[in-house]
Amino acid sequence: MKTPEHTLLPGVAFCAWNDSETLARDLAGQVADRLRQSIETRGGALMVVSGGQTPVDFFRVLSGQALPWEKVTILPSDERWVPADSDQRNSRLIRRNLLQGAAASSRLIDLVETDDQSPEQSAERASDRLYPLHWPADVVVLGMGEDGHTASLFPDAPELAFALSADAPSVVVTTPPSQSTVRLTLSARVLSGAALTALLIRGEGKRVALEEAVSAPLAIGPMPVRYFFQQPLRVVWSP
Ligand SMILES: O=C1O[C@H](COP(=O)(O)O)[C@@H](O)[C@H](O)[C@H]1O
Repeated sequence: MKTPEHTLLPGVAFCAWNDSETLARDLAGQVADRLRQSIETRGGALMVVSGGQTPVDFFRVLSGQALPWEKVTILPSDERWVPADSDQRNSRLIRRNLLQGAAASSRLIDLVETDDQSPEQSAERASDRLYPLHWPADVVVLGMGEDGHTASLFPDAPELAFALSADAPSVVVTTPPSQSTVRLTLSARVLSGAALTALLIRGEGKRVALEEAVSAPLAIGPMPVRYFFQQPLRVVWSP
């Protein structure tokens, strides 16, 4: 560990690691413990994980954890509206890095299905698939961009206020002008309240962005990640 864990804001803990591998081992251990507890108490576990490049080491370590993976349901926090075989698909990254070995027996629910005709149809159908799941999720592992977006809750998305509202469906289409593709995102409502919520970030740029986010935690719009500072959150960082 590089720094002892300390509190950034009430309920928001921060821990910096020397390297991504050590961070991944620690976080994977905590996540696996939480999933195990849920499986023991209610027979299954629900985990939401971010896409992007940051969680790859974490996914590989987590996939090696001894768990009854067939009882674990996994959801991407968000998705890009791109063809199923595109490298930009978060679900593809999760399949390739997390659903490996024993973890291949877990169930991954895609936000986009091949016969969906539009992002809006994907969001509606995915919301229906998510409805019968056991909410809140047991574990949510979020990522963050240097602009303060998390999942596909982008500062410039016209749909941001709706996606953050209590009335939002489980899955919302977002169209941030800053991005090259239309996005689908779990709404803040369904990303909230997990027994363990972690924010996994790497690199100096994201550390600076985190400092900025923490400096004005109530102004959510300019940095949507701030929404998750209102609940217990464990922020983990490595270079
Ligand atoms: O667009 C996205 O960005 C964030 C961060 O991605 P990273 O590649 O910088 O780790 C990610 O958490 C989100 O799921 C993804 O769709």
